[in-house]
Amino acid sequence: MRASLLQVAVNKDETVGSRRSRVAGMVRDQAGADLVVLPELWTTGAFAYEDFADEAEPLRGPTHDAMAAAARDAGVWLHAGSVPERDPDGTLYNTSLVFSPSGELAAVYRKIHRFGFDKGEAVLMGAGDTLVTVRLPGTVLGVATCYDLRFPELFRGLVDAGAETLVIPAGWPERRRSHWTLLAQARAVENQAFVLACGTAGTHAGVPQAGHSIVVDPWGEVLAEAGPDEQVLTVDFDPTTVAGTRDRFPALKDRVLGLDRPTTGT
Ligand SMILES: NC(=O)CCC(=O)C(=O)O
Repeated sequence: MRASLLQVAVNKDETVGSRRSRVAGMVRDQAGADLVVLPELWTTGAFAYEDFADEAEPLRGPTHDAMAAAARDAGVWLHAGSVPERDPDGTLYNTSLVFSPSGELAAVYRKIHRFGFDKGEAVLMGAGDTLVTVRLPGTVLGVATCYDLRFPELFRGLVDAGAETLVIPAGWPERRRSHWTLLAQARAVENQAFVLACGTAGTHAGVPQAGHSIVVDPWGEVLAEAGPDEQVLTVDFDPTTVAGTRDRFPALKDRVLGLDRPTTGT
């Protein structure tokens, strides 16, 4: 399986409309890949909180339409990263869209763990509450978004639902790049799954982005890693090695579920 991660630069000097057209062209250039992955909130920038409300779109808004057409033209599965979505009830969500090679919307994932603690995304957006997997020919994707990477229980849920390839669009900042790499490898090793983690480049809202999109195999080995700038990271991987790894080193079968709370010492 060939995957291309498009590590898009998100800078303030480019309008959302221009970036949308440019990224659609980048997706079209990936004809021949099986799967193309975009980052989190690449229209606005994940930290451009002040733009979320103005740039929010309905689910089937301009980014949906542009990415559906690009996926169809390229004939690829497209994880189009996420957009600020405005639900008909007015609530904003950080919503990922996955398209089939015919341009059909195959899956929608609203980010469950919102970043910012008591500000930013955490207060401006609603939280999703549903795990999402997507069956592709040859593998099952489990999808998560950026800050979700810090919550291993979410990924265990995806594995329990059949996920073999974990796809994580992000807008991860440079100052926590070491966490990004470490957590991507940890999620791959503990879940014996491929991890495809696609970040942004550039600087928006004064936050330099880490770039360094990364693909990790089920043994935790880094198959490919981008640099800091805009880049297309293309990797060939064999999803059947997930089953082989899980058979040869069956740690997932040794899980002990439903542990009691710890007792306190006397
Ligand atoms: N957009 C995000 O979710 C940022 C996450 C982040 O910066 C971190 O977990 O650190």
